[in-house]
Amino acid sequence: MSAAPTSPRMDILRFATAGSVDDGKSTLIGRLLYDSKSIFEDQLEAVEKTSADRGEEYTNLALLTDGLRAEREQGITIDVAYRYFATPRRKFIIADTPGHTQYTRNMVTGASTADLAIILVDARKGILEQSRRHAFLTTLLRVPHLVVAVNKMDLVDYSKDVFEAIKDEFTEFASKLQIGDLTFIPISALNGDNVVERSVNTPWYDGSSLLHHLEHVHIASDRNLVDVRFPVQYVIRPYKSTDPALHDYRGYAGQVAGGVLKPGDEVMHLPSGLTTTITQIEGPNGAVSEAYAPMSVTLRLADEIDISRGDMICRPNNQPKAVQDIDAMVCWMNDTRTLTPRSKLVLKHTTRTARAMVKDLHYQLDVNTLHRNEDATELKLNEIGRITLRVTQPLFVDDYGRNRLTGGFILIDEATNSTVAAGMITV
Ligand SMILES: Nc1nc2c(ncn2[C@@H]2O[C@H](COP(=O)(O)OP(=O)(O)OP(=O)(O)O)[C@@H](O)[C@H]2O)c(=O)[nH]1
Repeated sequence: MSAAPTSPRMDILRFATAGSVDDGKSTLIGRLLYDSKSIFEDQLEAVEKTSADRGEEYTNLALLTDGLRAEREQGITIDVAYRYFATPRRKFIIADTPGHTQYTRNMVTGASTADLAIILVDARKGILEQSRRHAFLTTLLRVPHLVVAVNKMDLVDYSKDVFEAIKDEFTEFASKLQIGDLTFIPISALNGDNVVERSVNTPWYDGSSLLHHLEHVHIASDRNLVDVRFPVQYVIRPYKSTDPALHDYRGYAGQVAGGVLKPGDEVMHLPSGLTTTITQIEGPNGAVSEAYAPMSVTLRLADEIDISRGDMICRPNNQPKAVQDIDAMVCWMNDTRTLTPRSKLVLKHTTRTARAMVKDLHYQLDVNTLHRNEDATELKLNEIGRITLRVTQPLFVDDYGRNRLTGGFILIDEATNSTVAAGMITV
């Protein structure tokens, strides 16, 4: 199956940036927006003026990012700001996760849907504990592509040796993790070296610029096109319509979470186990000949089956696991309560919501040393651990490593309605 270029996501790359405080994330994002001409004249003028007022020699591009960030953060509790820019080749969505506070929670939020993560390393400081933590979280969240951008190369005289030493140290650490695709790029976000154009200051570097890499990294095959998974979001039944043509209409709307669906395919409904055939697939602009993740479509089926929100449509010979005891790695994201055995929570998995109870906390994982603390009795804010949950009704799941959509979930505190954890299922 070759993915058609008409996919709504085919030309979109989602990426997350991670780095310690002052590694240069804001400057880098500003530079990408500026050099790809994605900022508006008035914003640029404001930034130029503020830089001049502050007596800064250069136009401080970080002001651009920080300004946007401040705007976004007003009145909202999520700390991840999303930014958009485009080049003729691709559209980009950046999840900008501030490095200073709540790093783990923010990074989990930002990276969970990312195709690629950029870890910024200050060339003068080399690999820090934070860099290792970011790399570990990237692999835990199965971000398929990782770029280590060694920034501030201008402050180390564009030294090849400095770059190579950082590359070697990181590669050694990375060998303990499962990183699919790892790229190192020496940059200066401030001066723009190797950000959009290859730099004359690094003649020893024969790779591509960061933007070129972002534009060309191959993401189409990262998606699961094998296991058909269609969690039903809405049942469309305009039975009250006076239009006789619509009287018998029944459609199942949702977002494809895996595989490829085509009219004529035999499909199975879960939990009933009944099989039927797809008669038509409707996209936003009418009938389509196939659908794959992450397209939002409406399926029409040959037989009348009792299907509701939260149900799953798959292929008869390739089904997700139906489980009520769920083993998962979770990242706890709440500062007012902790996760403890017997905690009662609401679990949201694809379009299904169920009540859940923590049966077991097996261990808490130290993200810096990868040490497992089996004596842990709770998970606090930003802590990661392996747990078993018991849910009140079966969920149709896949291993997170096989499908991030059907393998991921969130936990919600019923009293406050806030998201308290993100989880990755192991089956
Ligand atoms: N010399 C030099 N300075 C840089 C470079 N990139 C960033 N800086 C400087 O490093 C400082 C921190 O940069 P920021 O972009 O604000 O850092 P940040 O990582 O976004 O920091 P937070 O937003 O606080 O997380 C600023 O003074 C930048 O001008 C670079 O490539 N070379």
